[in-house]
Amino acid sequence: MAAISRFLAEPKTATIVGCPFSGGQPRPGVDKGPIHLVEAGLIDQIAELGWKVNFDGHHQFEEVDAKVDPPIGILKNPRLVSRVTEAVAQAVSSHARKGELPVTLGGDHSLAMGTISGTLSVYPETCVVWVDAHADINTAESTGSGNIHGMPVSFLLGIGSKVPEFSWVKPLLKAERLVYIGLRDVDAGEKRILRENNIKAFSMHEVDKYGIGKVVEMALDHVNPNRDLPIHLSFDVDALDPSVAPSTGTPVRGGLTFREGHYICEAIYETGLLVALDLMEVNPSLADPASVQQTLAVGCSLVRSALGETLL
Ligand SMILES: NC(=[NH2+])NCCC[C@H](N)C(=O)O
Ligand SMILES: [Mn+2]
Ligand SMILES: [Mn+2]
Repeated sequence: MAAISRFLAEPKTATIVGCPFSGGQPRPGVDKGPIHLVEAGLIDQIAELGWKVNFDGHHQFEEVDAKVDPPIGILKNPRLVSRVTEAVAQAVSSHARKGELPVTLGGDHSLAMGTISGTLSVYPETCVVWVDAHADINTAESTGSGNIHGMPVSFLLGIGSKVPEFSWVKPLLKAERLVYIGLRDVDAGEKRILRENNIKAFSMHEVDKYGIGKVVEMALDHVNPNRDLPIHLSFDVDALDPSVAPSTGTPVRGGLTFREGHYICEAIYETGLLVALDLMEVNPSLADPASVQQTLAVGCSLVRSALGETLL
């Protein structure tokens, strides 16, 4: 089923937004994700699938001096994360507005505050499929780590106490337009937030129980019952099992298989509704060289599947 997203302009154009950013978490190296994915051949591979490919980046984000960016509460690098994600929102928004498909390469998952804000500014009815081992929905009150990559979803939903630094994030995402797949490392406070806000989540337990085909169908039935709303797919590579994608900062065993991860991407492409894609948390500095190559190859193939590559 060859489906070009019905929201995109012809000729179908993908714009790679390279975001070499690691300020939402403590491990260096995740900022090298975009350049390594590009050097692994991603741009040519997308072009092979019949897309016109633009390249926006690698964004060189203005450094914020650590001395002028002290923690707010326990939130680390708040001004830096805010400034960078706001710039990403503008980049994604400008590409989406032209009918292009922004493919944002991270970098850590705090970037999704920017990418999803950008998508929502163009397509207010967008639903978000968040594929991750983690819920990334901590608030300023609930976070134990202070790492903002564990918090972007709460900012997008507008829950938790307001952090003035992030006042540019308009809480435009409604809880019923968000669905998770792959969760298996969710903090106690996050579980409460998911419950209190009635947020639909398919953990690995449901993937085991129903199989990935049924899970994706149920996930889309929830956020996109008539299959007519734009879809933003935010894929954290740590959703995959660490045996499949080892080079990432917060690996959690018991994850998606290679095929389960690709199936999600293929099924979302088939809807013809994809308007934005994130691939986050690839950290080429973690693990041995062979594992890094493997993770990069998997990252590229996930993007290809979301952009229309099929097995037959
Ligand atoms: N994008 C990620 N890999 N997030 C991991 C978050 C882990 C933990 N829940 C935290 O808030 O710190
Ligand atoms: Mn994660
Ligand atoms: Mn994440």
